[in-house]
Amino acid sequence: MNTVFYVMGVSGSGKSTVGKLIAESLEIPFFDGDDFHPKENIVKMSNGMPLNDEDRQGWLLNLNDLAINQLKQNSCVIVCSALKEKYRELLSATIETHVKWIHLVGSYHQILNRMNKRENHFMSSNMLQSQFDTLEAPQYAINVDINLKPNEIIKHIIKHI
Ligand SMILES: Nc1ncnc2c1ncn2[C@@H]1O[C@H](COP(=O)(O)OP(=O)(O)O)[C@@H](O)[C@H]1O
Ligand SMILES: O=C(O)[C@H](O)[C@@H](O)[C@H](O)[C@H](O)COP(=O)(O)O
Repeated sequence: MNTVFYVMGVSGSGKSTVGKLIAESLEIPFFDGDDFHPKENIVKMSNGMPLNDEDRQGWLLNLNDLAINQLKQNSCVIVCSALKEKYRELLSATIETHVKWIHLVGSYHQILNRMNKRENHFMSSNMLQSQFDTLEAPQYAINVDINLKPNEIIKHIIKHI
């Protein structure tokens, strides 16, 4: 059965890094949700302002469309923060049985440290607290400890999907 693997978590938790490796390992397409934000969202985040529900709505609907279209052909990996339950409902609308959630879990300090080392990224670490404040941990997900090395994370995920 074709599956959409949504790799979720707060900014800087390792979604892009891990998502690409899962896609490589399963030999399926990879999509970075950040590439689908409208320009206004990127400008807003670049100016240090967190997105609200309204800002995220159209973006989440577009990712849901992407997932639906991809599923017609293949499985795929889509990276998206997917912080709230209602966002995950939008992302999985009409394809619920084809969706698997992979949640990258780490502490504020660990992620802050990684974000401060990351260069050339529009998302400043000042917004990390709002990402944690917004996060509603999913009930059904493969939870991954981001303290593991990327190759260990992939092994854990492959074992559990
Ligand atoms: N498991 C890991 N161990 C060590 N560093 C990591 C790990 N996963 C990601 N990183 C690093 O942490 C930073 C944030 O990762 P990134 O994939 O950009 O996160 P996100 O896409 O969630 O914002 C990057 O500099 C990345 O190289
Ligand atoms: O819902 C949100 O608030 C955004 O999606 C936000 O999470 C942002 O797009 C990324 O987190 C920034 O990019 P990184 O996740 O790569 O830091």
